[in-house]
Amino acid sequence: MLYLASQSPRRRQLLEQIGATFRVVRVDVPEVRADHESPEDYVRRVARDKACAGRDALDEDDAWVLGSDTEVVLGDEVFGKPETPAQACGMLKRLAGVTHRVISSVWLVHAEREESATCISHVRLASMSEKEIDAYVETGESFGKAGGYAIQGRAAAYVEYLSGSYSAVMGLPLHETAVMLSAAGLWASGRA
Ligand SMILES: Cc1cn([C@H]2C[C@H](O)[C@@H](COP(=O)(O)OP(=O)(O)OP(=O)(O)O)O2)c(=O)[nH]c1=O
Repeated sequence: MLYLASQSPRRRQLLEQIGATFRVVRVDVPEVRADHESPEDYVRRVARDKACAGRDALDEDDAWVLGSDTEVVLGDEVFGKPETPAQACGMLKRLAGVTHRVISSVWLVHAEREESATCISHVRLASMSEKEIDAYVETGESFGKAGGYAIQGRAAAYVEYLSGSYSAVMGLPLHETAVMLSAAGLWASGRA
């Protein structure tokens, strides 16, 4: 049985989008970057921590558990989810008009095996005036989203350029996930 270790409704929707059959296991993993941990190592570790926390919570011999983490990265700086409107505005001020990376890692664990994949996408948001940033943050869309924006929402109006994986920016790299699930016999294309 496949489980998704996530509280994110988007990850659920994304996994449903490819027709996977799964249940959700709730995990609460602290997302704190260690000193000297590179952004990529941090994202990979948190994805793995979420999957392992799900496996430990279930304690089922045949459970396969998927965990994922997505962060917005500018240079060496990791932008997680803003907690206040001021934080969201601050992130968007830094991101508007420049290209940043979105690192998204997915981890599949089983009692005896684990697989993983990490996607690095590049996104450039258009320049935004202070008024535009304030209006965007007022929609509430920033909250619960790394970097304070949602590519799948109104922020799409400001996405000038994207290279990489759209689904990974939204929270789960679907191609890489499908390849891993397929290798584990948990997904086949065309299965309803
Ligand atoms: C950049 C970007 C991020 N996001 C979201 C995806 C993730 O849900 C979130 C990053 O936070 P995460 O810590 O990766 O995930 P989460 O806390 O939402 O869920 P869980 O740990 O329980 O699985 O940002 C978007 O929805 N759209 C975007 O354009």
